Amino acid sequence: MLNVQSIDLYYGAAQALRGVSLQAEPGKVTCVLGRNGVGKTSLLRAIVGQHAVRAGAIEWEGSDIAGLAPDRRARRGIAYVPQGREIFPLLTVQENLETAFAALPRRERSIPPDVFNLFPVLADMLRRRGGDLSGGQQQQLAIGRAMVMRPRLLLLDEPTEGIQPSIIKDIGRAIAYLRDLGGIAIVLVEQYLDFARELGDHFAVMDRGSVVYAASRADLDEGALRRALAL
Ligand SMILES: Nc1ncnc2c1ncn2[C@@H]1O[C@H](COP(=O)(O)OP(=O)(O)OP(=O)(O)O)[C@@H](O)[C@H]1O
Repeated sequence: MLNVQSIDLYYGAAQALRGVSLQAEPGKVTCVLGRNGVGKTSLLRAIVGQHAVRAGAIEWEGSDIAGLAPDRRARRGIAYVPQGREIFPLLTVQENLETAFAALPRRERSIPPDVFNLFPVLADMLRRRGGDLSGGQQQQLAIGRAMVMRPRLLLLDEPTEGIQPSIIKDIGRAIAYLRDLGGIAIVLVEQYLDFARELGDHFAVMDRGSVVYAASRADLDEGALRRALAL
């Protein structure tokens, strides 16, 4: 269980997160919605440890990880698929996947077969350079690389951004598969509302650094959600 409690994050004097709280539980997808620049990426960066929080707590599996370095968080099963994918362009697909080994004990350093079951194109392109893949293929590679870590918390930042519809479907299927495994808590940052609505169990809408609307699927008020997004 992830329990982000009332975190504040600053870039210099500019406050990007204001008392943000968010939960994510295994087997469920928590969607974070909101326009550009409202703090969604900052929230993920705080959870993975790429930027320190100035106040609040980030509890993961019962302990506060807010003071841990990013590599220590990765070793605790937290994987991040960043916006823009951050594939290594000069490394092959296989080498890109293997970069995730750094977070694993030696005996667990293998690529799980479900990476290739979900994204067969990666198996066909193992020796190609990451930079030669299309945007959609790179997104699949970024998700595959996160899966190599056998995460228990998976954070995805706008995985549909700039991706063609057929690959968006594959990515949606992959997220649903990972959710249904039951052991992974997923946080999905998304601008594409229909995609989020299909996958989400919980929803949080952000505006100017704060969560302005939160609901579970069962008590989601579509009108309130859309109003919050239009703020
Ligand atoms: N490295 C940084 N230095 C200074 N300000 C930053 C930095 N990164 C983000 N910001 C600012 O913090 C605010 C939140 O940005 P953030 O990227 O978290 O938003 P976002 O909701 O993820 O938007 P997008 O979808 O465009 O990435 C914005 O005002 C942004 O300009």
